[in-house]
Amino acid sequence: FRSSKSRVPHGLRLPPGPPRWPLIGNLLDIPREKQWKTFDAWAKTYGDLVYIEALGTRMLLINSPEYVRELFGERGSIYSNRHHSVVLNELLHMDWTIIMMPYGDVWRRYRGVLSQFFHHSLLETYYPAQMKYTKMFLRKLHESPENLFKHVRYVLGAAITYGIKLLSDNDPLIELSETTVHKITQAAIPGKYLADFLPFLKYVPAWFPGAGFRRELDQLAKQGMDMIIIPVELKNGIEVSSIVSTLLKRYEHDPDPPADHDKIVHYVGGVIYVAGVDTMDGQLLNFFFAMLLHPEVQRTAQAELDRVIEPGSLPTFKDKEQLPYVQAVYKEVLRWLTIANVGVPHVLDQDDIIGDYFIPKGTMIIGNSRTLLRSKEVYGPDAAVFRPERFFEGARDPDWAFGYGRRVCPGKLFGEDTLFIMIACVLYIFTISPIEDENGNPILPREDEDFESGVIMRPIPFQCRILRLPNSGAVD
Ligand code: HEM
Repeated sequence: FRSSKSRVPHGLRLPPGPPRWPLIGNLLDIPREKQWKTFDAWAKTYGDLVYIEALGTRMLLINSPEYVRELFGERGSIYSNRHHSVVLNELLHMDWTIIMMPYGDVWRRYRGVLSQFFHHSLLETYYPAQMKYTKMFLRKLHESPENLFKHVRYVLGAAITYGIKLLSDNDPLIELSETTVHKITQAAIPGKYLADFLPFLKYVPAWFPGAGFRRELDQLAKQGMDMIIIPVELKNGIEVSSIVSTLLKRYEHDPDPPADHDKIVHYVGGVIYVAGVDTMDGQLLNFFFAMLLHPEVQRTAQAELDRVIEPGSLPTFKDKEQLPYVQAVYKEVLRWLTIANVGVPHVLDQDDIIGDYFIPKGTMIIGNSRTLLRSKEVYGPDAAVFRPERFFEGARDPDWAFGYGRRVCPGKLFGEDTLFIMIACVLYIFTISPIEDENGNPILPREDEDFESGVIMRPIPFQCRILRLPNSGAVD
C-alpha cells in the first residue's frame, strides 16, 4: 500500500494513464494475453507516455520516437536497468542470462564477451554456416513441407547456437528449446504468475495444496539449468567455428585465464540459446505468415530473384545489394510482425523528471514496439498494411524490433543476416500458398489473432502449401 501511494513532488504529476484502483492500481486492466492490444489502445487514448501501476509495480509505456531517443538514448545511463522479477530471477534462477542481469559492471563484462562474436567485422565468418543451415532448411522443407514449424526450430536451433551437428530430430538441444526456452518466454509475461506482483507467494512450498504454480516453476528451473550445461557437455559434437568451442579453446590456451572463465563459457553459450532461438524462430515463422497473406509480395520478390540469380544456383550474401526488394521484405516482416511487441522492459535507476511529469525510481520502462512500428506518424497512413515498397520511399528502418539504447539486441546484425538469406532462398525455391477447405475457400490465419501469448509473438501452428517452383535452384 505504501509503495502504491504516490510521492510525487509538488508541482509535478505522473504521466497520464488509465484510472487506478486503490491498492491494486491497474492490476485488473493489464491483460495476461495479447498485452500489446491494450497497450496500443492506451497509447491512442493517453498519448506518448502512459503510466500504469499494479500492486506497486510501476510501468511507463514509451509511444513516440522522440521519447525513445531522449530516454533510452540521451538518458541511457539511468534507463538501462532490468526489473528484478520474482518469477524469473528468484524462482527460475535466470539471473545468469545477460538479458536479466542488472545494469552494471557484471552485465558489461558478459555482454562484452558476447558482443565480440557479433561485431560487424566478423559477420562474414558466419556466412558459410548460415548458407549451410539454410540449405538444410530448404532440403527439409522440400522433403516434408507439412513440418514447417518443426524444421524452423530444428535448423535455427542448430545454426544460431553452437553449430552443433545435430544427430536426430530428438537431439537434446531441440527438445530443450521446445520444452524450456518457450515456457520461459511464456513465464516472462508480466502478470502471468501472480508471484511477480505478490512476492510473498514465492514462500509457498511446492507441496502446498493449490501451489501448482510452484511445482510448474520448480520443474522449469531444473530444465533451465540444462541450458547452461548442455552446450558445453556436447562439445565433442561442436564444429570448430562455434562460439562455445572458440571460448573453450581460448581459455585452454590462456596461461592466465579469468577466474570466472567457466561461467563465461556457460553463460555466454546459454544466453545465445535463450535469446537467439525463440526470437529467430518466431521471426521466420512470421515471415511465412506474412507471405501466406500477401502472394503479390512473393511474386514481386521472386521476379527480382529470377532477374539476379543464375538459374540452377541459390542466392548468396554476395547478391544482397542486388536484391533490394528481398531486403525490403525482411524489413517489413520485422516492422509489421515484430516478435517483440512490447520489447523487454528496462528499469529506471533514479527518480526522473520529463517536462512536468515525475517518473519514480524503479519504474519499468517499456518501449511499446508494436505501436511504434505501426505508428502512422512514423510510417504514414498505411502503417498497418504490409507493404515492403515503403522502404524505397525512405521509411525508417525497423530497428525498434531489436530493442533500445544500451540494452539493444547484440545479435541484431547476425539475426538480420540469417533472416535475409533464409527469406531469399525460400522465396527463390518455393511458393507459399494457403490450403483450402471443402468448399475450395482458402484457409488463412487471422492477422492479430492467431498468435501465441508470450513475450515472443509467434504464430500458432497453421497449415500451408509450400511448393517447389519450376526451374528453381538446386536444393542439395
Ligand atoms: C530476429 C531476431 C531477434 C530479435 C527480433 C531480437 C530482439 C531482441 C530484443 C527486443 C531485445 C531486448 C532489447 C532491450 O532490452 O531493449 C533483445 C535482447 C537480447 N538479444 Fe536479441 N533478438 C534477436 C536475435 C538475437 C540473437 C540471434 C541473439 C544471439 C546472440 C540475441 C541475443 C540477445 C541478448 C543477449 C539480449 C540481451 C541484451 C541485454 O540485456 O543487454 N538476439 N533481443
